[in-house]
Amino acid sequence: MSHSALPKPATAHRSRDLAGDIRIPGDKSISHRSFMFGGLASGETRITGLLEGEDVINTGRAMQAMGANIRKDGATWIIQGTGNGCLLQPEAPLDFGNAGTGARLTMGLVGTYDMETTFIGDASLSKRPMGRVLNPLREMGVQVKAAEGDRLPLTLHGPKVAAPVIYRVPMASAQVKSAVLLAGLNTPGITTVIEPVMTRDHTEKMLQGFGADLTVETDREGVRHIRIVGQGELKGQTIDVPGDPSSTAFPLVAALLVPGSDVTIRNVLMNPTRTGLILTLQEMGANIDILNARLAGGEDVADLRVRASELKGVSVPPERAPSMIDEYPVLAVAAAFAEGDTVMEGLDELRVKESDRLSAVASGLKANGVDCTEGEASLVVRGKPGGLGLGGGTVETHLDHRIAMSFLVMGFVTEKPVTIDDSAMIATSFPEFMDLMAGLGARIETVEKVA
Ligand SMILES: O=C(O)C1=C[C@@H](OP(=O)(O)O)[C@@H](O)[C@H](O)C1
Ligand SMILES: C=C(OP(=O)(O)O)C(=O)O
Repeated sequence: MSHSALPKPATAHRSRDLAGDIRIPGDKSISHRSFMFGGLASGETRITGLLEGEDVINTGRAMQAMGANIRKDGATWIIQGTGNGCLLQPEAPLDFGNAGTGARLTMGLVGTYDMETTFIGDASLSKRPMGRVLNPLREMGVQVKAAEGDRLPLTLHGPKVAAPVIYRVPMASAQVKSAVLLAGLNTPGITTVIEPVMTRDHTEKMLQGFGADLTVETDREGVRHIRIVGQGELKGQTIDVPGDPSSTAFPLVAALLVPGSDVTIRNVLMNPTRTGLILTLQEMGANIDILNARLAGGEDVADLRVRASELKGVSVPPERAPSMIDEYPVLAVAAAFAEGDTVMEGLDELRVKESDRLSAVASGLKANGVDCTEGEASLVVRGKPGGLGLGGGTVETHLDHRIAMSFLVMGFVTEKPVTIDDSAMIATSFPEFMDLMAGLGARIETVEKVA
């Protein structure tokens, strides 16, 4: 679904004593993959805890358009998949709305099929680079008809028989890694992805769970070699999606910053490829207790008790970026209230997200009186504990849900309120955000614009 609704501005006000015990909706990365792999596997897949955000729902619609049967019974999503290699040509363009993950992974999934598939998305997705996925697909024999600069809208047509490749991922991107592995599912022989910098490993783990012949070997330099044998059978699975650590970041940072807060967040995915923010906040002095750490469905999961804390600035090592890539906007907000400077480096990938997040964050901070410096791939934030004098600005969100939520969190702490120009995109990843934050005691108001 591409977003055509009118913008919905929102204003966050200084709040006190956030308190409560909450459960975060399902992880977005795992939810996309649950719909994709369930839709492709033979037999039945049952999913609980799925994130019902717009991004994931669009992936479900795409899988339906290619032959998967998807329905919901109570809280359980039930999928009858097509069987590996048996996706059908969709009758209409597949609309991925705002979702890079949905679009790029599906390009891998269907690109090698001898059929035409057209991909479209909203204004944000249509600006994002797709060449990073199209280039390896071209090597496998896929024909691409794309708008200027390998952007959406684009159409893929696979060869009669795709050629396996050995592909070294040139940037730290789980989406690129995943697209090539998924293309390998419909390719005879062994497709190899070489991953010099480890990124989230949900595709590898989940494909193994669905029965794919996939192996991972880490060489002496720490480089991962992921091999998948194509054209094997995938079998339907039962999946319980854990809570999203990227969504958790918003109530977590809010609880750290709003004086007197004490919030418990349940069932959070603690896969080490996703926990860079928690580590960084702990280094800044955050009071986060990791409780009831356990394994659920092959993933590390825990409950987090978060109490208001006085933070100090730190240097975040660039090699940590992949494990907290979507959390930099809200980390920058935390840094705005820390004692001293916080230095963030290795942020090149932030420029190609739903917005240019590096510039959107720096502009939003400056609009609210925070002293910061934006480099080509870095950000330095000079914090002001207590937030006195800060706020009062309006932030341009550029169709980016994480910019929207990050600056609402900021407004719970600043002396003057913070307004965002549009809160509509929050529904792509965290539809419950407003109600959940209000339930903790945060003060937000939204304004519906009338046409
Ligand atoms: O594979 C995934 O599910 C994702 C990978 C990351 O993107 P990149 O692969 O572009 O880093 C991340 O930013 C995105 O939110 C989800
Ligand atoms: C980058 C993100 O998602 P995507 O790439 O799927 O649009 C995100 O959710 O922050």
